[in-house]
Amino acid sequence: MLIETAYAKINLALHVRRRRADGYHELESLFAFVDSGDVLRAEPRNDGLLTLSIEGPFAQGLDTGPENLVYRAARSLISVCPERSRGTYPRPMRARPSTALGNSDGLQIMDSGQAGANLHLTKNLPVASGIGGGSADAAAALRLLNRFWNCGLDDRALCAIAETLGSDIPACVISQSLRVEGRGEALEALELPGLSGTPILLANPGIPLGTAPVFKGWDQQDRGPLDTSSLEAVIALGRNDLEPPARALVPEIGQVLERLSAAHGVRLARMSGSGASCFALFDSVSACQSAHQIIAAEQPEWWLMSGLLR
Ligand SMILES: C[C@@](CO)(OP(=O)(O)O)[C@H](O)COP(=O)(O)OP(=O)(O)OC[C@H]1O[C@@H](n2ccc(N)nc2=O)[C@H](O)[C@@H]1O
Ligand SMILES: Nc1ncnc2c1ncn2[C@@H]1O[C@H](COP(=O)(O)OP(=O)(O)O)[C@@H](O)[C@H]1O
Repeated sequence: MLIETAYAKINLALHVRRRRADGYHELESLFAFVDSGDVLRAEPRNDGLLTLSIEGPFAQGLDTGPENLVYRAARSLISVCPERSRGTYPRPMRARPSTALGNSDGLQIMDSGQAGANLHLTKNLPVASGIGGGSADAAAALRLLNRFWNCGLDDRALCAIAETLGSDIPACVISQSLRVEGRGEALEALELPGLSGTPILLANPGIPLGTAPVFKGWDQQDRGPLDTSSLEAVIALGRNDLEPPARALVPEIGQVLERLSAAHGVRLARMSGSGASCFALFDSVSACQSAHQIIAAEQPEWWLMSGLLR
C-alpha cells in the first residue's frame, strides 16, 4: 500500500492583477503548504479496476463519482501512461459498493488490465474553503499513482497534467513554497528564510465558499505587484485582494480575522485563497497551540487546524 498526504495550501499573499479575456485572472501569489491535510492511500488490484472511497470529517456530501478530482486526476494520468492501465477509458460506469466506512461508493472506471487500484481518501480539510483541498487531493493522486503504476513522470510532466485539471493543482503537485503567477501555472520555487517550520493555525467559520463567485466580486482594481524579496515584505506589503469580495459573501470572515489577529504571538493573520479559511502565523509552537485551544473553546463551530509550514 502507498500513502500520500494532500497538504493544505495557503496563499500567504494573493495579488489579483487583471481579468483575462478567457475569464481567468492573472495572479501573483506566494503559496505555502502546511505539513498535514487529507490522506490518500492506494491498494493494488490486479483486475484493472479503480475505485474510490472517502471517509473522515469532511467526507459527507463529497461525491465519489467520476467528477471527483481524484478520479479526474487518475484518468488524466492513465491517458498519459496507458501501458499501466491496459484498459480502455472512457467506459460506461456503474456504481459499486465498497466496504470502507463513510461516504464510500466506489466506481469502476477502467476495464480489465493489469494495474488498477483501490483508492481511499481521508477527507480532513473542509471543502470549498480556500485551502485547495480538492486541488491537493488531485495533486496527491497524481504523485501517488505515478509511483504506484511506475509511470516514471517527473514533476514537470505531472504539472502539465495538473494544469488541465485546475489552476491550483500544479502548485499542489510541488507542495513546497512557491511564487505563483499566471492563472496558477507559472511556478518558481522560493524558499524564503524563516518561512519553513513556521507555526500556523488555520480557521474556517464553517461556511463553504465557491471560488468563481469571489473572483466575480473582485472590483478589477490592480493594486500592484507582490514583493516576495523577504518574508517581512510579504507580511508587511502583501495583500489578499480576494478578501473584500469574499467578506461581502461571508461576513463571518471578518470575525475570524479579528479573532486570529488578537491571539498572542501572531505575526500575520490573513485570508487564504478565495476564503473563507483564514490563517495566522505565530512566533512559537506554544503560542500557536494555545491560540488553537482557546479559540476552539470559544468557537466550537469553527474548523481549526494547526501545524508547521513545510
Ligand atoms: C483562488 C485560488 C488561489 O490559490 O485558490 P482557492 O481559493 O480555490 O483555494 C486559486 O486561484 C483558485 O484555483 P482553483 O480552485 O484551482 O480554480 P479553478 O478550478 O481553476 O477555477 C475555478 C474558477 O475560479 C476562477 N478563477 C480561478 C483561477 C484564476 N486564476 N482566475 C479565476 O478567475 C474562474 O472563475 C474559474 O472558473
Ligand atoms: N476530492 C475533492 N475534495 C474536495 N473538493 C472536491 C474534490 N473533488 C471535487 N471537488 C469539488 O471541487 C470544488 C473545490 O474544492 P476545494 O479544492 O476544496 O476548494 P478550494 O480550492 O476553495 O479550497 C468543490 O466544490 C468540490 O465539489
